[in-house]
Amino acid sequence: MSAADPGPAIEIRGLVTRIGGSVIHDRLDLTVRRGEVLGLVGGSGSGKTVLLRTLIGLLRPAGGEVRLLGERLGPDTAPAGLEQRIGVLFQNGALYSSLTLTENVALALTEHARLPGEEAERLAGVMLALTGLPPAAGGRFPAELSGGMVKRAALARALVLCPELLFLDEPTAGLDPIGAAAFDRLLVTLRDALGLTVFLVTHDLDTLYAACDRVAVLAEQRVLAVGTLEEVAAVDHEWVQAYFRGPRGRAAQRAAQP
Ligand SMILES: Nc1ncnc2c1ncn2[C@@H]1O[C@H](COP(=O)(O)OP(=O)(O)OP(=O)(O)O)[C@@H](O)[C@H]1O
Repeated sequence: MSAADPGPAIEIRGLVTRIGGSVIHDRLDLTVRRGEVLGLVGGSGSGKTVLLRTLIGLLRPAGGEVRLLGERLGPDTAPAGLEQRIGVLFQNGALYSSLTLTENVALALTEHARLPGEEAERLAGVMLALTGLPPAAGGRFPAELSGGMVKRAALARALVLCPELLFLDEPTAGLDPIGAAAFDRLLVTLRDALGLTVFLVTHDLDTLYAACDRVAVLAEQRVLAVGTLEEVAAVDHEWVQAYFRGPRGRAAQRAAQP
């Protein structure tokens, strides 16, 4: 790595994770390049969410090495300041139900950036607009909004501290196909505008085609394949072939063709 090259956004070498007595990942390697959208796919229970939770520091690895933005994750705590350089969108949005959307987004600013309330709310409004929400949505509570709007607000909160690296767990789960497609487009627009690196866990083949630069397949406790969609779809493995060459995979491929 030269002085001008900041290195990969995520570098995982020999990662071992265990939950209870079970090994979930065994000597897993993966590199996520700066500025790319990498989609992680794999069968149910293959360990996608456990990997994401390990990367954001919620689970402690049993072995191996993880570097985020060049910083080595320690056994106990994330390096100082790292948590403000990453944003996370959890599957259900994880917004506070007793706060309005604006208050939810502003909270990240008052807590982490120590902005005064009024300024934080102004900036929160800008971020909610950037994710495509109408001005009136800011004063509403999560329960008053559609799933798609809640996702957008959660994305606004994940982005409000201007992270370099964004983690998304099943961002389009629960959205109707039109809402999901709009969310995929939003993701690409924001990545281009903000220069983000995005690591997303998904089952959604349309998201892979519409939003991801590369795809990694998790199977047999490791990353079995990583590359462009075409490269990965050509891998001779039962799950890969069933996923990409099954009826849904073929439909997503057709839909993505110009
Ligand atoms: N808190 C937990 N306690 C016990 N086992 C767990 C826990 N969390 C995950 N596991 C186990 O770890 C394995 C991987 O789970 P994980 O949630 O990462 O799978 P996944 O690939 O995200 O699945 P899905 O696509 O269904 O969401 C599974 O066997 C799961 O049962």
